[in-house]
Amino acid sequence: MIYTLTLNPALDYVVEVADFTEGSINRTKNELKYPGGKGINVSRVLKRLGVSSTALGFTGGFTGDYIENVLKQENIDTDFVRVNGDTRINVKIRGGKETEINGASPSISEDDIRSLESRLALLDNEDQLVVAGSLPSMLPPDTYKRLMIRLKEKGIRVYLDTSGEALTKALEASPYFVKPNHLELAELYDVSISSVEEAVQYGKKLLDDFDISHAVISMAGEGAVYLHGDEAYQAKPPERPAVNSVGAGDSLVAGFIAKHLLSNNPDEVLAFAVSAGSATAFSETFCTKEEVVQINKEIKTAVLNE
Ligand SMILES: Nc1ncnc2c1ncn2[C@@H]1O[C@H](COP(=O)(O)OP(=O)(O)O)[C@@H](O)[C@H]1O
Ligand SMILES: O=P(O)(O)OC[C@H]1O[C@](O)(COP(=O)(O)O)[C@@H](O)[C@@H]1O
Repeated sequence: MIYTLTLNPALDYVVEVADFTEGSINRTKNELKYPGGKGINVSRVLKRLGVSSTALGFTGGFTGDYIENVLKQENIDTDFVRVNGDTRINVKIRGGKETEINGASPSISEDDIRSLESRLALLDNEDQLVVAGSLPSMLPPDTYKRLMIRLKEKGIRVYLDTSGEALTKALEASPYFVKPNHLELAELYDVSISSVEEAVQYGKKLLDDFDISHAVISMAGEGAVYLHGDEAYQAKPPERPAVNSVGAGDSLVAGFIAKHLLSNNPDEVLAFAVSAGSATAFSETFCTKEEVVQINKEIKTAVLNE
């Protein structure tokens, strides 16, 4: 079974404003609300791609109820730990440029953590876990690392997608797969990454430094590169105006997992992952399977090995 872990979920509230003006009253042209948080997004896109998963993490209050209800309607299993406060609301403003205001997590108690640990203790070596998104600010930055070490001891594959200090620490637990975007990878090594060659160079370093099997470095409209052992692959999506970048990275992770379950062909796996990311970037909300399959036909791939 695949599990996703979202310690800091959100109700994503996307507002479209014709001409967003700071410091004045703006009226919305269009509004969308949906469950958010990276692991939850991965569960939702996996479902669209025909793969079942169970969503784990912390939810609370009316916003937590909303998330659980939508997942239930979509036939996604959940086993969240209920916390006292309200799950945060993340505001995404589409008005010319995209602006995001991500909220803070409700308080997480020691008991909440223990409840989460006992749910994770039920996983066995047949299971795979996607650990994704930010950590609630009151939790120590090595929280993912601590959880991952125990999971790894049981032979559970961990797919990791987080950023900042949580990423730096979690890498020390050697996940099976990691997906930083090129900016997160650059931050990790305190360098600047603007080309595919640089992404490959630091992506390979990431595999070596942290003993990781698979890494995908996503590069927004440029697609992504995939590093596995000594091999490097690139996939580039068709050029089209992006409508929505929220959840594109999560869709890429879901696409990678869905194809990796079925295929050992790295070229094919990366192409499908990038198709899922780009299908979301090209649509109002999340990609559908039909859109992913269609874009997959237009993806350009290359093997970058010497
Ligand atoms: N402007 C875009 N055009 C086409 N595809 C995009 C665009 N932005 C994102 N994507 C797709 O989504 C994937 C993840 O996007 P990226 O911005 O790199 O990740 P994240 O959302 O994690 O920051 C990319 O690899 C690509 O497939
Ligand atoms: O946990 P964080 O880093 O605050 O991110 C949460 C936000 O990221 C998202 O999961 C989208 O992530 P991506 O755009 O990276 O795919 C939103 O749904 C959510 O609001």
